[in-house]
Amino acid sequence: FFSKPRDFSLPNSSWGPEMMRLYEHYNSQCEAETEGGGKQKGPWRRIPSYNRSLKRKTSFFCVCFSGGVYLSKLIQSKARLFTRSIKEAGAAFEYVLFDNSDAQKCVGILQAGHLLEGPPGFVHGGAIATMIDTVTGAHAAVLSGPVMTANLNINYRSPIPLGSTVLLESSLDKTEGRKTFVSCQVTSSDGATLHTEATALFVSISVRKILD
Ligand SMILES: CCCCCCCCCCCCCC(=O)SCCNC(=O)CCNC(=O)[C@H](O)C(C)(C)COP(=O)(O)OP(=O)(O)OC[C@H]1O[C@@H](n2cnc3c(N)ncnc32)[C@H](O)[C@@H]1OP(=O)(O)O
Repeated sequence: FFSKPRDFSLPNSSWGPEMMRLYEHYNSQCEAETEGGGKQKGPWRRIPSYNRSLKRKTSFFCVCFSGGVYLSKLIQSKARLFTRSIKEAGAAFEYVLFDNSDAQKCVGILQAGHLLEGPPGFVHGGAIATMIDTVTGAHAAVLSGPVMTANLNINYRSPIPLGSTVLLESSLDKTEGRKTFVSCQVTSSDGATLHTEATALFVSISVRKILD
């Protein structure tokens, strides 16, 4: 009945050498060695990623919606996280997010698959926007709890070749009451090419209000 959900942020056979190199770079900083040779938390934390959020939040929703009608409707729905809904490994969004709470930064490593084509040979602007929303949204959620994207401003500077691996770096600009402002840069994996720049505003929300 209860199979373990798949964590999509772990490497799979479609990940190329650049994706693996960047993954290892951040993943190796999720644990640090103590002076005594033991292990302790490092500066970065990998954020796990599942294709269904409600299934994993059953107990929370049970508490919120004790009536049960809404709960069963949601559980039986076929809802899937958009970026994790294409089954073929490597075909669309292959990505992993890491968060650094001290530096108030979050990075996403994306390998853009063949189904994300926009202009011939390059990644679709909407797919890039999706990934910016995903990285900055996860960052804002880590910083501020449940949030919705209120504003997303994007400047596309140079196209992203299909199949390439890029780095998305999100930084906190400021928080003001319910508002969390972040900026994001998308660069080539060696940092030499700036592909995209964005700013985003996330507004804290009550989850109950949204589902009602
Ligand atoms: C560990 C965590 C892991 C997480 C993994 C997750 C991965 C996946 C991540 C995927 C992530 C995907 C995420 C997605 O895709 S979220 C989906 C896309 N977003 C939406 O559909 C949101 C639609 N909009 C709304 O629902 C409401 O408008 C919201 C909730 C945003 C605010 O309505 P609400 O009634 O609650 O608040 P308010 O209107 O009193 O406004 C409050 C304040 O905000 C200011 N304001 C509002 N709008 C704007 C604006 N456009 N520009 C500038 N400012 C704006 C406003 O002036 C006010 O400021 P102040 O007067 O107080 O100073």
